[in-house]
Amino acid sequence: MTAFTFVSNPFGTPSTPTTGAGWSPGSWQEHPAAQQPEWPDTAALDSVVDQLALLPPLVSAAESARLRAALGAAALGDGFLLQAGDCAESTGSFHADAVYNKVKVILQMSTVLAFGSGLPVVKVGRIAGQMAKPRSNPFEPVDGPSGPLLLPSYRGEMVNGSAPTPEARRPDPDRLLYAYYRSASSLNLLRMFTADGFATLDEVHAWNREHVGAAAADPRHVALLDDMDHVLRYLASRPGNQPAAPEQHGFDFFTSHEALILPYEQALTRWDHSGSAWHDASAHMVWIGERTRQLDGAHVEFAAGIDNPIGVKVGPTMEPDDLLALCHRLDPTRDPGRLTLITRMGAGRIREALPPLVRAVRDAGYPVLWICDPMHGNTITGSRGVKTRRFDDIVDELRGFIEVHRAAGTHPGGVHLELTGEDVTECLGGTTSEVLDGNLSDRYETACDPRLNRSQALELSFIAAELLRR
Ligand SMILES: O=C[C@H](O)[C@H](O)COP(=O)(O)O
Ligand SMILES: C=C(OP(=O)(O)O)C(=O)O
Ligand SMILES: [Mn+2]
Repeated sequence: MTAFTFVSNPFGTPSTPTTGAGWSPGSWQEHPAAQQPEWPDTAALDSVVDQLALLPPLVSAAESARLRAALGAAALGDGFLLQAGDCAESTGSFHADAVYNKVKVILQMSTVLAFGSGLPVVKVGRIAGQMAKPRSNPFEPVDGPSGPLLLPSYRGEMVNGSAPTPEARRPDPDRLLYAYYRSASSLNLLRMFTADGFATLDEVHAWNREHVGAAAADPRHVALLDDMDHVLRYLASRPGNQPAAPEQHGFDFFTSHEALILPYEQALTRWDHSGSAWHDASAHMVWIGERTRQLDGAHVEFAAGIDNPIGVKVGPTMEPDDLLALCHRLDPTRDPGRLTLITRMGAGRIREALPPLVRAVRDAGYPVLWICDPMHGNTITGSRGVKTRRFDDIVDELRGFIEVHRAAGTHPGGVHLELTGEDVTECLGGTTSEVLDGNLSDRYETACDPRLNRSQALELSFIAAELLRR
């Protein structure tokens, strides 16, 4: 990749760098960068990056700092993170209804989780920027217009198109601009939803009642909602109390995505004068994926210098020493809220793979927030060759995660889910409306990995609430 210049931005640049010797928003270019597209036209890429660097930030450093404080409380045991959304945002995800339904289901889940855990739930979407995908293989077989073809893999709307043609699969730097504007439009809608009030707690509660009112709902989930009824009535009965919630008058809903395409993240990294730090203004929180977390790699170098809350995916091949080295690199001052470890082991492995990592981090004193991604270690191939996940495996990994943390005396601090507010058929199972292998093709709409549908997502929140309550 050719080097490009970091263009100064409307917020100005610092007179002296403060983020460690040699760090700059472009210093990642001196490190090997995994999973980057082979942009065919690097001059066009440079030009797009220059344009992006002059565009307004999408989120402010103060907002990211507010999220970092909330995650800090969660890391110390006083909060629970619900991070959720599409695997890959694509056309359908940008529609107003899709954004609305996603926020709605996340809010519904958060009230159930808050009640179960007795903790404030921090809501973070995989939204308004989640448009770049690392892939297991650079090429994938597809059904082309005249038979099977081997084409470069689809890498998300920020990079190339999903259509089964060589033209669509060619990385196009203009897509970085497209991703920016798409993010801005989703974010604008999110800000509308969250500023003026989306729903009262009573309304969210009524939506949850609709869900458990459906046939086959678990009686324990009905009982949990009955308990919530009592609490809400009690709260409403107290003098001066409204049966409302922050949801009525505005609430915090933060954005996040995998910081994969580094020219994009670099162009949106701005100097924050008030905090005297570099801030990646592409999202409140960004994370480093399982395939790009090499200690000396470009993604870790980039994340080390920005002051956003950072997530790192932790899969089954992670060794305790390597994890400690990552903690030291990304959170050298041991600041709660800075680092979230998102474990994704697989249901069959979590009970063996997670304990040594948790013990090592605990004993070394890093105040990380541990959250469970029960999706990415549980992907299987359905009978018609599509990727799917079993609801029961997802539940089992979450249960294992909580067990491991209980045994270690650490806080099981959140979940990271791929879900949608639509009634898709991408993951198998669930009891309120079970998806069977033969139904997977009914509404299989994901652009990358299989997501929980609305009903499966809600059901999972009830199960999690119950597990956390014990
Ligand atoms: O979302 C995560 C990854 O991009 C995805 O799981 C990779 O999928 P693949 O194995 O089909 O490339
Ligand atoms: C790519 C993803 O996950 P992982 O890096 O854990 O495989 C993802 O979260 O979509
Ligand atoms: Mn995914």
